[in-house]
Amino acid sequence: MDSQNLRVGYFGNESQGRLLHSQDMDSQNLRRGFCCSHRGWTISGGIPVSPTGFTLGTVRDSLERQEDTIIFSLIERARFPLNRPAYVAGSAVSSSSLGEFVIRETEAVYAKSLSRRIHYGRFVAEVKYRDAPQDYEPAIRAKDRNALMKLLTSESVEEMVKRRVMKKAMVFGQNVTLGDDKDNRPRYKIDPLVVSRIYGEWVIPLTKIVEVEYLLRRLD
Ligand SMILES: O=C(O)C(=O)C[C@]1(C(=O)O)C=C[C@@H](O)C=C1
Repeated sequence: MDSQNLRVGYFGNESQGRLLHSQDMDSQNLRRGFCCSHRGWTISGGIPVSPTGFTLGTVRDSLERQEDTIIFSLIERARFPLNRPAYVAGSAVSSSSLGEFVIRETEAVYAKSLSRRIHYGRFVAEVKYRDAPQDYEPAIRAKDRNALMKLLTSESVEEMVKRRVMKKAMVFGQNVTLGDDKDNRPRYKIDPLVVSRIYGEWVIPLTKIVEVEYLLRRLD
């Protein structure tokens, strides 16, 4: 998965949904991304300007809060795990314009929370750059993607995020019973491990690619 080849289908189904593509991440879009208006951030000369007091901690807090929306969206989406007929043009499910509209709009809502989280990498990258420009500038000038990737990666934070989203999926997605089931094993609306893997294999890597692509243009 490199920046030339960013194709993400919707998770857990077989639709050809296009959540994000490298073309979406050209310099224009990186600078004008829809999340630029996020909570007091403004854009000056193409660079996000943070409200005072914005730190790596507060940016991470935002990523943590966004997890709640994403996990609730995934839980909702998991109600229709494949739903293949819905994605076949002209099928009974999707043939009416209302059917198509509902499917498209519903998927867009699920995709938007993920897309927003991934593009939030721009803000994370900006804060990281400002914290240590002396570390980032040589790699930016050398256009060294690998060095940038190494600089911005924190494996311990990634592990923590994966464990946290798994736990949230358990808490938010646990089926509530009255205790008269034969076995008392908790049942989940979405497999918590799948949520953790979605983060580990898609969300975090894509966020990091956004961070790298943003940093590469930081000194333009
Ligand atoms: O928290 C950070 O430092 C980030 O850059 C965000 C994030 C993530 O996507 O969760 C990405 C890269 C790091 O390795 C750790 C976490």
